[in-house]
Amino acid sequence: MIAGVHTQGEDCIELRRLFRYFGKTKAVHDISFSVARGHVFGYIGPNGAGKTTSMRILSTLDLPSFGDAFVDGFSVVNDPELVRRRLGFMPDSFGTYRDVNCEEYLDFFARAYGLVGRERTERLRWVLDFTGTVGMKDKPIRGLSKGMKQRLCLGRALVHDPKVMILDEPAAGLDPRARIQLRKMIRELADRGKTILISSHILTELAEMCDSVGIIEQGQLLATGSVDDIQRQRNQTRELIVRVLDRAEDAAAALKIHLPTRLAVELGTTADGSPPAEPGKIIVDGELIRFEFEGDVRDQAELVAWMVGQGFAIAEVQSHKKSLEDVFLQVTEGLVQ
Ligand SMILES: Nc1ncnc2c1ncn2[C@@H]1O[C@H](COP(=O)(O)OP(=O)(O)OP(=O)(O)O)[C@@H](O)[C@H]1O
Repeated sequence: MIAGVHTQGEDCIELRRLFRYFGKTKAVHDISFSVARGHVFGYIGPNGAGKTTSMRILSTLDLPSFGDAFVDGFSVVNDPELVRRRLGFMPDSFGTYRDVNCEEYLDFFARAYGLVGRERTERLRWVLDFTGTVGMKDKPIRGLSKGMKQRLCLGRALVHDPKVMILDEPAAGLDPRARIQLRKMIRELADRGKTILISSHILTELAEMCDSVGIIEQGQLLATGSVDDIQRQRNQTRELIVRVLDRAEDAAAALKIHLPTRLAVELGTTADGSPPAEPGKIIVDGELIRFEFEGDVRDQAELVAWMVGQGFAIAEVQSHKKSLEDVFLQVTEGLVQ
């Protein structure tokens, strides 16, 4: 066993009762969570929530006031050197390397990590290829677009083939195409076994690429788990939209009696373009019946079978889960900044 290794389990990132105070500011206040090997964890919070502070501690650029964090089992407090070798950090700002070209930039970091000879050449070639920057390698950094700079910055974090990657707002300022490309690269890195912690304000972006998320506000972790877990923890419902070929009002009235605990208590009717169903309402909109439903997929199947048994001709059923954005708004609601 290697001296200093704290955990041998499947968790590759662990924050354990982490605190960081700046004077009276509680930037990070008693945060604990872990990220399993090969998973992507989304760290979500508004401005000033404490994301960058936690990421800087994980990356050994700052120390906690109390508590500890572990990367691949090594403590950021006791074994920062060992942590650095296993970790690639992509900061939220690029830094001042305007006059070097892309290849020189990556080469500088490869040398800083002690890569030599053929290993360095091959690694640089792989990074340029993976990040799609081969065609840019001779270009000075000052001439690069924001998207290309972000790719290069990701390349820099990858140059020593780290097990863990910490990406601070990598999608900020990117156009939609560049965001999609970045998302693909991050998923591919996770599929290759890298453990990734990524922060963002772009919540819907994270929903698609993350295995789990943590929602942080005012230095405190308010919720953690998969988006589905958090929805369940918050006892959230889904919206069901049922299209019936006729007698929509009758179907809604029957539903109201059949499922009193699972859905609405009040019947409402809206015109076209109406907002989503509010909790506690069944909305009839032409052929569509919309309502919030607390059951799981089996309950949903039973409900559809029951409606068919009642003689209603169901043409279509859609189930809409709450988006990560909805979850975020619900979880952070009520905390004064
Ligand atoms: N070096 C510092 N000195 C004093 N206060 C700091 C320092 N670094 C961060 N803070 C404060 O700690 C709190 C958390 O900041 P942090 O940068 O971690 O938030 P964040 O979630 O990354 O925000 P953003 O999304 O805006 O980057 C803020 O109130 C910030 O002003």
